[in-house]
Amino acid sequence: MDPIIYFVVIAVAVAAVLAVVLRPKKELPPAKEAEPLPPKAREPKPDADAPADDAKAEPDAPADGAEAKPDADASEDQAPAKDAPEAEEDPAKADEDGPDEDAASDAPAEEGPSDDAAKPADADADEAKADEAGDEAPTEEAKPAEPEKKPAFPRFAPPPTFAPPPTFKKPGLGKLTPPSVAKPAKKPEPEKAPEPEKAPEPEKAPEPEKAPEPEKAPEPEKAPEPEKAPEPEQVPEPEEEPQAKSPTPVPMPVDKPKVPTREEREAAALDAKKKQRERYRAGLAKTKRGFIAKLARLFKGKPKVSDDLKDDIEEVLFTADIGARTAETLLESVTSELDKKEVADPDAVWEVIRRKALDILDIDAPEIDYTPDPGPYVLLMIGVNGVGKTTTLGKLAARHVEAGRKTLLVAGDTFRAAAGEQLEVWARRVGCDIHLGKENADPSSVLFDGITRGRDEGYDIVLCDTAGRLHTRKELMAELAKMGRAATKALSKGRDEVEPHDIFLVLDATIGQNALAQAQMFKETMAFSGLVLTKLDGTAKGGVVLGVVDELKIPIRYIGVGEAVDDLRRFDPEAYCEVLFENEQDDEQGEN
Ligand SMILES: Nc1nc2c(ncn2[C@@H]2O[C@H](COP(=O)(O)OP(=O)(O)OP(=O)(O)O)[C@@H](O)[C@H]2O)c(=O)[nH]1
Repeated sequence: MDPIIYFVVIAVAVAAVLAVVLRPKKELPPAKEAEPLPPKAREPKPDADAPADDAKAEPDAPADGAEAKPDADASEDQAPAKDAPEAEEDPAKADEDGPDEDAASDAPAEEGPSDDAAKPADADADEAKADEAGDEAPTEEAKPAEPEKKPAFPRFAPPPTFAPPPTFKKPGLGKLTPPSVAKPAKKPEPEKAPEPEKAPEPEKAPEPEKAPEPEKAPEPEKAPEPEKAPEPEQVPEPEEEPQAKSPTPVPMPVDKPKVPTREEREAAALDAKKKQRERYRAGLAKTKRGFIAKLARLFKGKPKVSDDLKDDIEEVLFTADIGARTAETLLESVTSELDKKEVADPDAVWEVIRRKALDILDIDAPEIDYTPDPGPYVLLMIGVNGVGKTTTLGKLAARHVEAGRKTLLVAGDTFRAAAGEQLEVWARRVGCDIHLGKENADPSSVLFDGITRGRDEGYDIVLCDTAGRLHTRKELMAELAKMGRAATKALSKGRDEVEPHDIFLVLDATIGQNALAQAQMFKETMAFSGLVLTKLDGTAKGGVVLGVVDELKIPIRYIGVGEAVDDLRRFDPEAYCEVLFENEQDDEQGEN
């Protein structure tokens, strides 16, 4: 062959080969023309109806990019829009992403272009950004190449970040079920980043403002209950303490009296003396209106004492309740005074009588020792019925208790049923103990037991009551003697003989001269150590005091001037005489 022809043939052959080789590439364009397929792809996605419409509304979105999709809802709408362009891409995704997407991509896979066309797109996709892929999907025609890149992103996007489709379930994405939809939807998730814009929710922070609830803390403030502690704070008591402390200076006043010792003592003594005089004056008021008043009238207004006056004085004294002997003693004193001066001064005579009376009463009587050794101090109260023995014991008990002495009353009057109860009332009133014997028990045994108890229980004072009895009844006086022995026996048990420390004979002043008779009879049976003149407040026969003391030479320890607990007074001869012979005697009619 001609070489030229040979080369021509070869050239033709080469050209033919090239033509063959190049032919497929030139056919690709027509494949794109098959793009009308996408609409079919939409058909298989009936549920995406709404989305399809939305996709049409989003045409502008691609230009704006991912940022153009703010809301989650928008992302949902975008999903369907992407479906259209992705119809061609889905096939590739189906291969890589898995079966779930097959359902949605079946149509496009079969009708779509060849895998080759998709692959190059994947290669580009590797360099592309997931966000851009999602956003660019809708504008396929304007940017044909881009739609190929988009399919690439969905590959990467899905696995890591978009897995949580649940986020889309809310809006009804369930309807968008198609996997492809899920993919684009995932992209919006990153857009969910705007969620932080939901920051407005943080505005709900106001709820934290509800923090005021913590203000409920005030409830803890209710802790004020613990504030009940305030009660301790009411310790205003402690506040009072400071005040109480102020009284501590109380010792000050105690010291003060010590400072002005003499003056204040003298003042106090005068005050006490004044009060005592008032007591005596009240108690002897009736007596003063008796024989004393008569004597006063004899001397009042008389320039000198005449013989007739001497006769009048004698008459008054002997008719008084002072007793004949005592009346004689007083009259002798007055007469001797008048005889010395011959010219008597009535006031002087009156002073002679007063001084002599004081001499009679002021006998030697030692102070009573209430803390004898051996103790306790034991007192027996004796006398006729109703003179005031029980009452006087109660008054005495009150004085001892007030003095801080442990006092025991012994109900030795077992004869009168109410006597024990009466003494019990006094015990409760003054706050001391009482020893009661059995009813109708031997009074001597009751005294023995009572005194023994007083010794055993360490009492300071044991005051024994006895039944009243007529001084004319020998058996009763014998019983009284027996009681005295029982008391001595109880006090002496286990040690040297000790007699009762005191036995007081109680005399009712209202009986006048008979009181003296009683005292003389009792003295024959029992050696009493002291006298108590009761009811002086109710009689004008107070002069009996002079007669009793002058006859018996026994001191009067107490006088009763009333029924109250403090109406028992220590007998003070000077006070008695001072009040009885006061010059300011009125001329009232006296009583005998
Ligand atoms: N006005 C006045 N009444 C007194 C005084 N002392 C006692 N009385 C009253 O005299 C009455 C008799 O007193 P009592 O203490 O029961 O006499 P009593 O000696 O214990 O009597 P008997 O147990 O029966 O022996 C009571 O009503 C006493 O209130 C006094 O000093 N003045």
